[in-house]
Amino acid sequence: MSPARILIVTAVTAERDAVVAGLERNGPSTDTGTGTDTEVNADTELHADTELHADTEVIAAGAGPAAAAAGTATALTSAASAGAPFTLVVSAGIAGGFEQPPGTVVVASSIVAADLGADTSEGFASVADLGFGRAEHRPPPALARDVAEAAGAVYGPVLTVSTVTGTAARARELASRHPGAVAEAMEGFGVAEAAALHGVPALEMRTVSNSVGPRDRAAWRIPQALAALGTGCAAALPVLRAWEA
Ligand SMILES: O=C(O)c1cccc(C(=O)CC[C@H]2O[C@@H](n3cnc4c(=O)[nH]cnc43)[C@H](O)[C@@H]2O)c1
Repeated sequence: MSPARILIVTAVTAERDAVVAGLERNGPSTDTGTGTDTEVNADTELHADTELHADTEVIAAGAGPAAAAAGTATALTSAASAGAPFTLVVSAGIAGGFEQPPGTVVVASSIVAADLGADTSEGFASVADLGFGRAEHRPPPALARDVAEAAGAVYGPVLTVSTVTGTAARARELASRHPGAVAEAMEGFGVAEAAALHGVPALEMRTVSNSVGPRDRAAWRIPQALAALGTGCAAALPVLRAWEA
């Protein structure tokens, strides 16, 4: 059995560096007994002259679903063209939490485009409601659950938004439209769309830096969330590497 080749997509370099630091810190424990040591390849630029011998690559593709989709698609195409395609993609980073305190790790049971659609007099209609697209991707459930368990994560829907929620009213609206949602971030759906185009499964792992609700940037606990992100990704890596479609 050959280990999965994993592409981890973050938005910003601070997230990418936190993931790489976590994976490197926990490197020895990531050996799954296949005789292959984990090598982590941190790409500094999407088109960097990347050596694709490593089984795990971590990129910072930019903030928002469009940058995430473009960066993910580019990385997947480059790897496939080089004869070493990725077999799993993970959207990773910090997030706003619905009821989850800072530092909580969350793993998506579904990756939901929460503001892609149309406003109507009857309320929001998603692209799926409108009949011209999909509004949700579902990661392989057994894998996502195993990853959540390994990382001690809360498991539930993670929303992708293009605008960070900044009021209590908007937070209530999203929560009522997506019961059980555990977090919102800005890239997961874009990463999953690109992965789906390549026929590669996608997961999303987030760590909570702030609450979804009234904007209070001073209350964001970014160092705590970044530390949890490294630890969570390191705990997940053996499960990811052992996965076979
Ligand atoms: O200022 C910093 O040092 C810093 C370090 C790491 C990350 C950041 C970001 O601003 C990341 C933006 C990224 O975070 C996600 N995010 C976090 N909280 C929320 C939220 O409440 N709603 C939506 N997205 C959130 C998102 O994926 C952004 O791309 C800054």
